[in-house]
Amino acid sequence: MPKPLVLASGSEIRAEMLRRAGLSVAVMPARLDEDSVKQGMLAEDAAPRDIADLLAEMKAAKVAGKRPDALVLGCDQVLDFEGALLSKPESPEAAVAQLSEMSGKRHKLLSACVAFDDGKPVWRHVGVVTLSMRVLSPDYIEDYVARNWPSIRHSVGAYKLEEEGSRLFTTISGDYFTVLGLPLLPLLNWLAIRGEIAT
Ligand SMILES: Nc1nc2c(ncn2[C@@H]2O[C@H](COP(=O)(O)OP(=O)(O)OP(=O)(O)O)[C@@H](O)[C@H]2O)c(=O)[nH]1
Repeated sequence: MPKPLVLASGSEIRAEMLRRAGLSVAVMPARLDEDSVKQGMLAEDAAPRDIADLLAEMKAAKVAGKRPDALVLGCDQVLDFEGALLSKPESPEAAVAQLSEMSGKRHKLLSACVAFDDGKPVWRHVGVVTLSMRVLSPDYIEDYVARNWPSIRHSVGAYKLEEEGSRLFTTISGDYFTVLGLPLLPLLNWLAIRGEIAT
């Protein structure tokens, strides 16, 4: 009998990706002080992949305690730009500065997902995508952010690929869903192998 699925994330697009795949999922965001965990791991020179993985596991663990009956998914996405870990810009000005820095260069998005069952981690995956941003004019960056801030403020890269953000890139090497924040295909593969979803 398939177990109920709980997404321990406040990310609307993550829930939407799962629901559009036909999965019934309950949302229970994990309240976590992500910044202090990130700072602590950066102080120990942790790799971006390990930071995303740990945060995803912590979020899943936090909610798994409340839903021992369910499969609980914790997620986290980090942006690796030339070795630096960038976070969600806190203001339109910060978004303009971040996009100006990334213009004409490549960066990576790492989307981690960890699944808990019976109170312990049973599956994990970190999807990695490399995005090549075109050279953007300062005027366009200002205009892009001014028009899209209410939406892009929730994205680690200050863009949404499924919206006007697609215009920022020349190439993307990796999986579309991973850019949006979830390694959806590896997750669906695992759920199918476990018999949690029909195939
Ligand atoms: N819609 C959309 N969201 C994006 C895109 N790129 C990154 N994101 C979002 O950027 C956010 C990255 O921050 P996280 O800390 O992983 O997640 P969160 O939104 O804070 O939610 P929690 O899982 O509750 O921490 C996620 O919500 C991603 O879905 C994109 O191209 N489109």
